[in-house]
Formats: sequence, C-alpha cells, structure tokens
Amino acid sequence: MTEQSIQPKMTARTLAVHYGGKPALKGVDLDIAAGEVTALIGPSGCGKSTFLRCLNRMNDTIAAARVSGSATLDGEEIYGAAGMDPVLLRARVGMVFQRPNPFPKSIYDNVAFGPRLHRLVAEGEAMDSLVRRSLERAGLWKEVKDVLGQMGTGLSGGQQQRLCIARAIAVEPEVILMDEPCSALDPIATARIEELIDELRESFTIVMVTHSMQQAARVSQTTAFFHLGDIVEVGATERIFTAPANPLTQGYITGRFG
Ligand SMILES: Nc1ncnc2c1ncn2[C@@H]1O[C@H](COP(=O)(O)OP(=O)(O)OP(=O)(O)O)[C@@H](O)[C@H]1O
Repeated sequence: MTEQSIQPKMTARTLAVHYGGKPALKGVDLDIAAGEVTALIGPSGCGKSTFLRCLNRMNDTIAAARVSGSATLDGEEIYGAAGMDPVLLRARVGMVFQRPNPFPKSIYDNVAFGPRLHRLVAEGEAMDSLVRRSLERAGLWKEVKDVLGQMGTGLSGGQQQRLCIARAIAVEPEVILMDEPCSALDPIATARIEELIDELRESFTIVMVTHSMQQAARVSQTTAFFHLGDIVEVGATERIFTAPANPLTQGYITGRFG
C-alpha cells in the first residue's frame, strides 16, 4: 500500500519523455488523487513541467518531444493507438501557465473562448451567466463586472492570472494543471491565488508545479519530489515536509541543494 488514493483521478506509469533523444523524464509512476492538490517540487530542470505537460498532451506541441509509457484519466488511456483526442483531453484537463497569458481579447471573450470552442452553451443569457459564474469562482467578478468589454491584457498581473483561471474553469474541466502559477506575482496576488486554489480543490483535481516549499506546504495535500527526471519520493505533504524518507528530499526541502 502506498499513501496514495486507491481510486486515482489520473495515473502515470513508466512515463518517459525525451527531447531530441535526451531524456527529461525517465519512466515515472504517480497517482493523482481526486479532489486534492498535488504539488510537484524539485530542483530546476528535473522534469516537473515536462511531467505536467504529459497529463494533457501539451508535449505533443513540442516537435522534439517523444513520450512513452502510460497515463490515464479516470482509467482511460491518454496515449497510444487508443489514446485520447488532445483537444477533448484538454477540455477535461485544463492548464494555467507561469506567466498570465490572457488572449488579446476582452475579459468576456477570454472566458467565453473555451465554451464557444466546445459549443457548451448558446450566446446570450446562457453565455453571460457562464462567464459570470466562472469569474465568480475565480474570485474576479466584483473587480471586473463593469468592464467586461475591456481587454484582459489590461488587468494587473494577479487579476490576469485569475482571469486565466476563470478561462480554464469555464469549460468545467475535471483536472487543472498549474505550472508555477504564482511565480510572476507579488505576495498579495500570490496569497489570493493560493486561497483560490484551496477553494477550487472542492470542485477540481489540481496538479501544481511550484518552486516554493512554503506554497507546496500551504496548499497541497500530496507532494511529489522530482530529481533528475525521476520521482524520488511521493506522499502526504505534511509527512514529506516533516519526515522525508529520502535523503535527496531532505536535502532539497532544507535548502541544501536545488
Ligand atoms: N521544449 C524543450 N526542448 C528541449 N528540451 C527541453 C524542453 N523543455 C524542457 N527541456 C529539457 O528537459 C529537462 C526537464 O525540463 P523541465 O522544464 O521539465 O524541468 P522543470 O523541473 O520543470 O524545470 P524548472 O523548475 O526550471 O521549470 C531539462 O533538461 C530541459 O532543458
């Protein structure tokens, strides 16, 4: 028995990625528990973002990347001949990036983009209420309700990141991948996003790459420690930060390397 959930939302088995023949991820296994925040930590270049991108086939967009092994969503294989369509997969497994990247469109159109692409609701009242609800869930509605026609790119960095979260949740994904979502933000904007992540966990499964030990400890329930393309240790966040089993994990969380 591991410390992991017995009914994982997503799994990775011997998942490996090479970039132009160079290994970046060396065949890792991980279970992602439903309704939790899983933090991926580890030194720079150890494969955290590469792993994250495997979970919604974003590595497909990198020409040099070759993925092997298996990843599943609700037990369904993502890769291989019977794998999932990347566009449909990304509607179920959304992504928020390091730098807030709203489209050069209005706040409204940023949030309506996914629902329009996937024809989720009709234009008009139904779309208006979906946009409103998504902005409310992202904690941004009150700040933008009177300026929905203004460019999303005109918001502050923290607001832009919450807009990107609203855009991601507008299509009701099951999983949200976050790649260092606060690293471009100031401490106040970071605190708001961390609170938001904690709230979103009630509705979504979240996998987050972070360089901040404090952030991993504050917002995640499970932590996986990556080192040189492997997952060295995974377990309950509290245990990882208080009693790591592996000396490499211990060295990293106490700041001896990384
Ligand atoms: N698009 C790419 N093309 C070629 N090599 C890449 C690409 N992306 C990542 N790599 C390489 O793969 C390895 C793992 O990188 P990755 O970005 O996944 O690590 P990371 O742990 O997320 O790093 P960081 O914490 O610095 O973001 C590194 O050696 C990196 O140089």
